[in-house]
Amino acid sequence: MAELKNDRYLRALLKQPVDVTPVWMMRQAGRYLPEYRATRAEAGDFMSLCRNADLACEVTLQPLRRFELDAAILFSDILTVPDAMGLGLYFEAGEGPRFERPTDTIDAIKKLAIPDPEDELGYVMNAVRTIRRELKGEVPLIGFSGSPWTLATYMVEGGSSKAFEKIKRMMYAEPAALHMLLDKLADSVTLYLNAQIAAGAQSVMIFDSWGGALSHAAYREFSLRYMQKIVDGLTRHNEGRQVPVTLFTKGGGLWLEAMAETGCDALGLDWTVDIGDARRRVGDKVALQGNMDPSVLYASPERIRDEVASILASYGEGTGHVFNLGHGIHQFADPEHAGAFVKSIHELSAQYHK
Ligand SMILES: Cc1c2[nH]c(c1CCC(=O)O)Cc1[nH]c(c(CCC(=O)O)c1C)Cc1[nH]c(c(CCC(=O)O)c1C)Cc1[nH]c(c(C)c1CCC(=O)O)C2
Repeated sequence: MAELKNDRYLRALLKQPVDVTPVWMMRQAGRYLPEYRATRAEAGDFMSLCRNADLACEVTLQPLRRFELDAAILFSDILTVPDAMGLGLYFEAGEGPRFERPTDTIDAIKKLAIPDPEDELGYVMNAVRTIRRELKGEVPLIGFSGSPWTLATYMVEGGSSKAFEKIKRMMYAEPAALHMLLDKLADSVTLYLNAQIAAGAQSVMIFDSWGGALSHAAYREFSLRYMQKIVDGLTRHNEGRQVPVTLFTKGGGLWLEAMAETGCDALGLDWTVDIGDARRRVGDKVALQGNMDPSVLYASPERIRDEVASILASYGEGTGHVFNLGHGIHQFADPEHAGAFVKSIHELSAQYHK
């Protein structure tokens, strides 16, 4: 495997010195890029794009050709795991993801099998291997999964949800059923991420996009506990390097200390927290990733640069910061503005790494 040419993303996650602050963007491959829309049209639909290793590789590399990003992220989706468990994922135009067979009863949950990642999810592993080969060691490849709680919200609700009525009813009326589901998901995700690592993912991130919908106590019982189980089961070294693990709970700003206790390497932050405060709270335990509001990309390049400057200043001197957006880049973001964002981070951060 080619020697890694730019490893500042991995180094920052492990709190090793870097020359400038590394940056990548959540959902950096996606609809805001015209070349993504063209490749997706070629593939037919979103899942066909995910299942085709060459096209998934192509869209993974597209943002790297435009911007000086310090990491690539596997092009796939968190919902591939429930799909492999037999739920039948499909995308309804304009409505987001849906499942043909939601798992909203204990009987349905009991029947769920844990997918073999090299079999039912073999297309993801093929994409990882293809992307690693084509990256030629330029930057590291990030693998990812959804958190058990976040995957369970889609599985029980049957798709995207705002109020989480069904899963919250299950959580309080039938907690044993939900725990059985979350436990199966934690095992499935552990196998899935370890297979991504074996296939070549050089760091992994767990997206807990809906953890912020939980109460203070329920977050620990229904989300964090299962992310802990995954962290405990992950392969942490491969190819002679450490494989850093990042946990991202959107809306999880109140729980950073508890998240840092899991033994992960880094926490993703949304834009509701001040990154300097977050740094003081977690101390030396973990690195931080984030946290500009993606909507700032609607502003002028000058305004974007000011926002980047203030986040860098808030984090302050030294390593342990991976710059990112606090959530995915918007579909209508201007690629030129994304370019200005990435450029300003490398230009403005050198002063913090002397
Ligand atoms: C909750 C969640 C999902 N998927 C994901 C999350 C966690 C992150 C988050 O909180 O946003 C994660 C994800 N989804 C996708 C990636 C690819 C890698 C990257 O970041 O570039 C990643 C990391 C591609 C995608 N996944 C999806 C798209 C859009 C598909 C398309 O129409 O081309 C992409 C590029 C589809 C998807 N997948 C999901 C939704 C809600 C949707 C519809 C979104 C929309 O319509 O805007 C579930």
